[in-house]
Amino acid sequence: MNRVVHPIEQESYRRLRARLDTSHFPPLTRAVVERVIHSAADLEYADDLVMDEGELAAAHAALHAGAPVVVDVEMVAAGITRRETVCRLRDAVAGPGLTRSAHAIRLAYEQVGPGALWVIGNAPTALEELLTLDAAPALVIGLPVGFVGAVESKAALRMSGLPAVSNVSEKGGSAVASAALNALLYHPASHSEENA
Ligand SMILES: C/C1=C2N=C(/C=C3N=C(/C(C)=C4\N[C@@](C)([C@@H]5N=C1[C@](C)(CCC(=O)O)[C@H]5CC(=O)O)[C@@](C)(CC(=O)O)[C@@H]4CCC(=O)O)[C@@](C)(CC(=O)O)[C@@H]\3CCC(=O)O)C(C)(C)[C@@H]/2CCC(=O)O
Repeated sequence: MNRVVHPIEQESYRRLRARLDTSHFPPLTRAVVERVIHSAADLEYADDLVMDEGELAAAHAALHAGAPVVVDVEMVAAGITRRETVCRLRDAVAGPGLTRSAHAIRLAYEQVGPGALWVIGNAPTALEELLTLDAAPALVIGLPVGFVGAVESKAALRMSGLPAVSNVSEKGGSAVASAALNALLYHPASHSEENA
């Protein structure tokens, strides 16, 4: 995607790279790590994020071939400005042992089926629900935040063997999850080293 980069964003990347050497990361990993750090102004993500370059390459191809993008909450959707997303939270209802976020994931899977990219930035229960489905995702960006369930749900994602971007700590959130997806959206299909 050809994108005009705002001067403030250019300056943000310049300062980020002055404080942190990211040149050892492979191209798509570097793009994701840098955009997450850029969105959160938090350099600790460099040692916290977990992903695999081969999985990112396959997901990048699927994304640019038009695979659907599903998000857990509207806040994540709001951060993804250059691609339509599916969010079923407004149609979802909480029930006994079921959050609205988890129900929204079930509804989204009924809508899109297998092969989608899933972006979970808020609700640990949404990520847990996704792991119970046979969703065959192109990628799960699992970066829910919080003290209750976030760490555990992200560990379960890593254990699942699904292609994933996650992190080890309690950190995360809608903005960083959107940023991780945006990194793949903005990165050129040719996998050039230029990513800011
Ligand atoms: C337990 C929940 C947590 N929410 C967090 C942080 C934020 N949530 C915001 C907002 C506006 C929303 N959160 C809901 C997803 C709501 N949050 C929950 C649930 C109660 C359960 C989710 C779970 O445990 O997996 C969840 C309600 C549900 O039934 O699913 C939201 C749907 C609530 C609502 O408005 O009905 C709503 C999402 C709106 C949308 O974007 O579509 C916050 C902005 C704070 C706020 O509530 O005002 C904030 C945003 C953080 C972010 O970056 O995304 C936590 C901290 C993640 C917390 C999970 C665990 C914990 O440690 O407490």
